[in-house]
Amino acid sequence: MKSVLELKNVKKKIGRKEIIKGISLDVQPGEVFGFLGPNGAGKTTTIRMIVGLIGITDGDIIVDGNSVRNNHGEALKKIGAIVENPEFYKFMSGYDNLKQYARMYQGITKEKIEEVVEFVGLTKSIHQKVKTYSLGMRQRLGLAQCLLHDPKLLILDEPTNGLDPAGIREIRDHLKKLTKEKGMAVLVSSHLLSEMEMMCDRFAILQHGEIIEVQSVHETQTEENASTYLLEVGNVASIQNWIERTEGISLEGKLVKVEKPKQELPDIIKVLVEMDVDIYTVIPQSKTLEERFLEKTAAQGGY
Ligand SMILES: Nc1ncnc2c1ncn2[C@@H]1O[C@H](COP(=O)(O)OP(=O)(O)OP(=O)(O)O)[C@@H](O)[C@H]1O
Repeated sequence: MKSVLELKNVKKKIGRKEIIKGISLDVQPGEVFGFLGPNGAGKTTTIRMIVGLIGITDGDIIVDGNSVRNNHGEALKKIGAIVENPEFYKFMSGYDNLKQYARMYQGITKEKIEEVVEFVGLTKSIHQKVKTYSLGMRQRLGLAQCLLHDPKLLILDEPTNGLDPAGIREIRDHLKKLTKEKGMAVLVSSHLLSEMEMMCDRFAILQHGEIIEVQSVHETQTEENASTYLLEVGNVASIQNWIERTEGISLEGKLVKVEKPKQELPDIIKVLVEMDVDIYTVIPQSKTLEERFLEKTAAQGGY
């Protein structure tokens, strides 16, 4: 499939400091891709390069086949973005704000405006002045605004900042609809792993201007990654000694906890059977994304 967004060894120097040190990645249609990293990791700087707010020092960014370096105008037409807080005319209605914005593009019809307003759930309040809107409503208006020109790529920098759990869920549902139903590609940034896990299909972990790992949220949750198993057995008391003697085996309540790679599990089960222990269930414990993430970043010198 043709990528909607491609970063090819992108670098950014500001003064003498190399802030982005060669980032490469691709985002596919229908995918929510996340940038995860602590403050200062380089998320905003990378996003600002993608949307053309700052120049690219080296490498290139391709949006739907258009180079941001060489064909900036075409590349930008394919992007809808909320990078800084969207600015609105507070004394105008939401609708008039959208109409105003639509003038910057060609061919945005009244119907299109109504369609995006309905999509973000603002139909009832779209004719009220923006100054009466809550933060969540402004966020929705911002989203409506960047969908007006039917972008192939939607970019949201820290979209959940300041939102309550219901607002966060709303954003997540919108992103799902846009990607899975309309085939749009979405790039979101956040410093919260839990949000990445909820919103994204894949995410890149950024640290000190580099990608240290790209993870698929689905993969990290499969049983294949399990290295801890809980065994429900018949008579725990009879194997107490064996549990104490054996490395990687412990008790968790009445369950036997086995912390070993999957390929060693059959041998453990054989030993138990030979000791005449009844095994009722084997429960794989997938490592949570959080655990995998902490392992990864610790290996890289801490998050
Ligand atoms: N104009 C600039 N001049 C000098 N340094 C800059 C400039 N812009 C960004 N930086 C530095 O680049 C690094 C990356 O900043 P960036 O804002 O991209 O991080 P971030 O991951 O988006 O973090 P945050 O969530 O805080 O925005 C930081 O160390 C920052 O101090």
